[in-house]
Amino acid sequence: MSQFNEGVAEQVEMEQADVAAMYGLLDERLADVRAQLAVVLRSSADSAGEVYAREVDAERLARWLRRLEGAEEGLAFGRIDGADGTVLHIGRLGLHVDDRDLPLLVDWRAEAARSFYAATAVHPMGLRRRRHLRVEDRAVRAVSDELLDGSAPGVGDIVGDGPLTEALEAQRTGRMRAAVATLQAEQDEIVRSAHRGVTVVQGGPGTGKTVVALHRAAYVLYAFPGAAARGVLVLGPNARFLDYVSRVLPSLGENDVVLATCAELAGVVPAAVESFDVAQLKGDMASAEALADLVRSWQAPDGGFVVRVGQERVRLKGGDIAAARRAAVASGLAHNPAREAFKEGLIGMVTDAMERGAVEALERLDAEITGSTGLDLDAAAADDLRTLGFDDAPAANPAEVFDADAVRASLMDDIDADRAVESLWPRLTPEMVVRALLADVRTMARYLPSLTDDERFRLMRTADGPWTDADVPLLDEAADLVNGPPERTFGHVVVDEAQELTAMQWRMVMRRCPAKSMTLVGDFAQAGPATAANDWSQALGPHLGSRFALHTLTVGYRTTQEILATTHDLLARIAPGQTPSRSIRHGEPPRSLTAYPHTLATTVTEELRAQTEAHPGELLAVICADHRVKEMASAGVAQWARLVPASEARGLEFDASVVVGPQEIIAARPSGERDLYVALTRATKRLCTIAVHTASQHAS
Ligand SMILES: Nc1ncnc2c1ncn2[C@@H]1O[C@H](COP(=O)(O)OP(=O)(O)OP(=O)(O)O)[C@@H](O)[C@H]1O
Repeated sequence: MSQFNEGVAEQVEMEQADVAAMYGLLDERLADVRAQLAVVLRSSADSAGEVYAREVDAERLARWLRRLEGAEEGLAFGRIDGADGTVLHIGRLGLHVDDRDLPLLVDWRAEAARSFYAATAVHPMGLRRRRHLRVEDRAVRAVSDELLDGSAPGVGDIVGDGPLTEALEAQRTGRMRAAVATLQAEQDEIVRSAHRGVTVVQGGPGTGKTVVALHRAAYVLYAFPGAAARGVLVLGPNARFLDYVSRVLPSLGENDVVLATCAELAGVVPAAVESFDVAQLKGDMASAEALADLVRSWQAPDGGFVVRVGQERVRLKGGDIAAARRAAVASGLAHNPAREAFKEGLIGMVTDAMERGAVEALERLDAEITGSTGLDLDAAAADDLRTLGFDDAPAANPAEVFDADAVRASLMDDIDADRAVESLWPRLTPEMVVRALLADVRTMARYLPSLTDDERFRLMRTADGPWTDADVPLLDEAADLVNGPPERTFGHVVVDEAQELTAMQWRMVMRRCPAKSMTLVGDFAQAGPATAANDWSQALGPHLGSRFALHTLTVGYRTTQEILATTHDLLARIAPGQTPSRSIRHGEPPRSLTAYPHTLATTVTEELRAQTEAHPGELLAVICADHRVKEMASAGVAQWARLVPASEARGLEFDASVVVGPQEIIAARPSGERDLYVALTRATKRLCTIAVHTASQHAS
């Protein structure tokens, strides 16, 4: 064994002793929490209060248990050695033997761990050395050091290939991995920023925006307990993407983050697709105004209010109805709860009117009978009230005779009274509102006056047709107008592929984050067809003004420089002025093949077979225009590769990709060139494009 290898083995062995102690402590903690949980679950609870307290306790312990279990893989991954000789190990969670000692392991999010990510040779932050550990199955497999104080490597310093290179060269699995051990300084600065408001992260494909977003979510949970208590939401563009990122947070020990698409948030299942220009029209802010105006039109338009009480019919004047409407609107409640306020107002007026009537009737009787003889006034008043429909009218004093509370309560439950309210202020459902707007051309003309006739015609839907993705935020808006804000809101919201959101979707997001603490990541050069904004100010301005901090990531970690270089012209067309990111990876130049429609399937499968043979075990993808998916599936592509429609490729990553029909991808959707840019930038190692020649190209 060479001296160098001996040095490595010795260091690995030393680290193994420390790491074994950490796992020993982790096991102790696990056993302890499991035992506590068992005790809580076995304990008896007699009252509802005790049952509740037991549930809260059990939930807290179960959460802690999941967190400990989540830290198992790669528990420790780093170590910092200070110039003063102090040593700290950095890992997925903090472990202390006892509070007086130095921690055995420091949580990567703790302030003490900051220099692990931020120190450089120029700014060593008091460090002599940064060490990375590769720990698998509880065993230390490798160590790798960076010396930060300018000193030459000495005994015990293992300077080798960086762990970042190792992480980037690892084969892809189809699921994103945490990058907690190798977060780069520009990424880490955003992840642990103290800024609690809205942080926007932009950058080209593969610059680590998703990495930053997910690690930021984990940091928020650790560092901002208020936001953590209210929950963290990660919003992604589709189920495929959410599946791709689903393992990252659990592997950071965070299991309580909600991952959702807009449709899931709104509880709607879209069952139809529609053209993108329609989706864009629906996504415009004008839809919000139209829905609000439409709902207002259902709030006491002209009409009378008459209710029968006993033998009597009580009619309210227009002025009274308007006053009840004003009060209900001023309550600031959503339509349905405000309807209750409106109804209470009307019924209060009816009751008052009846009370006044009763008093006047009694006074009139009193006056008529004054001076005459032999008549019992009390009995007369009681008779009078009886004719008004009140059977038990025992006393002569009208205030006592007329039980206003009872009358009010019985009117609130009265079906006829409710029907009369319904004609002025009907109960609504979100679906009714959206249908009413989009299924009738006259309603649209009235509430969407800024659209052309042609645009309104394209927006028309049948009253009972299935919902589409673009309907989701309209339904959510209507739910807010009709029933009030969503029950579930979050302390922090992370939005990935945020360039995809329409104005109406942004409103959905804002509604779910009252504190406006958010991390939004995206790239407008990759925007899909429903996006109307060109930059963050346009997208966020209507919702947040300029209250967001913008960061730009510049280094690409996915796509090789060779692949990126072939997209420069395309990028200049789709995002003029955007500086291309610079990749730290290098590889083979991309290859281009051509095929005719009838040879395409064979060309693709031959290419996949050749790649699989040359690079066994790698994750391959075939990305094609959506209309080619069926044909590719029939050709048996799934045997070798993931088959991905270009419309769903955003955010995904593969070792190699075969992009079929670049021109078809461009032609398929209004965002075609941006879709192609996305498709071309998914591979970490190799890209092959297969152009499909049309018959006319063939002839020429
Ligand atoms: N610091 C890092 N350490 C290890 N891997 C990293 C790091 N930063 C980024 N990566 C890797 O680079 C790849 C691209 O990262 P990510 O998906 O976050 O980029 P992105 O900017 O969101 O890309 P896109 O715009 O295409 O969605 C991923 O494999 C990710 O794990």
